[in-house]
Amino acid sequence: MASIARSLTETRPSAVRIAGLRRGFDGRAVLDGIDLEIGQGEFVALLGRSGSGKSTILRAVAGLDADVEGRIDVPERRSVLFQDSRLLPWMRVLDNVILGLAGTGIRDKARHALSEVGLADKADAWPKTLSGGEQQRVALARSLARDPELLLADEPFSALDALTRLKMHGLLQQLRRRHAPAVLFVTHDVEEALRLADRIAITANGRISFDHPVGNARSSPERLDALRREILDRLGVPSH
Ligand SMILES: Nc1ncnc2c1ncn2[C@@H]1O[C@H](COP(=O)(O)OP(=O)(O)OP(=O)(O)O)[C@@H](O)[C@H]1O
Repeated sequence: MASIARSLTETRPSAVRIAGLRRGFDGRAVLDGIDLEIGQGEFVALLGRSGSGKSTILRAVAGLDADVEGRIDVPERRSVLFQDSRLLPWMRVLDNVILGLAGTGIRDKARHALSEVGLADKADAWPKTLSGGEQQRVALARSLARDPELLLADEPFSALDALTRLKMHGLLQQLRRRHAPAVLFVTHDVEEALRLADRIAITANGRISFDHPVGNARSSPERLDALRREILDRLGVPSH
């Protein structure tokens, strides 16, 4: 199975190459040799039991953890989306999106990004006047305004209600078609991973224990169900 996943990434140039990634805390190895490649424009969902090191991988790839060993090749233009929007409450929505942008025309870029997430009319609003879903849409706009080659997301929709989450999935897929960043998306939600990802990887015992493409499975309910069962089984969740 790993070879199928590998051949898929080989068809496009890599955006991310992680090799032999190691990280320990208090003498305990949390990451014990993570190898993972993500092709340009490819969406990889990272699943795994709680505490298996998903966020640690994401933080390392984002460049937020200096104490990792191993090799990480990533593009310079990358954005990170967290579970909470991390908007600055003392800045209006537009200024939050502008934050971190550089160069000319940043106001226009930020306004455009807000219109892409359907929030052009909220540019002058304060973050606290927005719903949770709207705040996450602003965070998405802020991420995409930088036109990242890599989008890193750590359970970005898990705090939203089911309907809003579904809407966010639609929006993300739409924006993905337009911006085509590579995506590394940490989630607990198997259905979310099956819906959004090109590939699903699972972390266990400090390694990637499973790495499988989703694309073909989505065209057949039986194959999708088989993949769902295999993933749930690997996560230790009874599937029926
Ligand atoms: N700064 C830290 N100091 C000490 N231990 C840490 C630190 N960060 C993470 N860990 C430990 O590393 C392990 C992996 O944590 P991580 O947050 O990467 O897991 P996760 O798979 O993202 O979990 P979850 O699904 O619950 O969010 C956990 O046992 C955690 O306690």
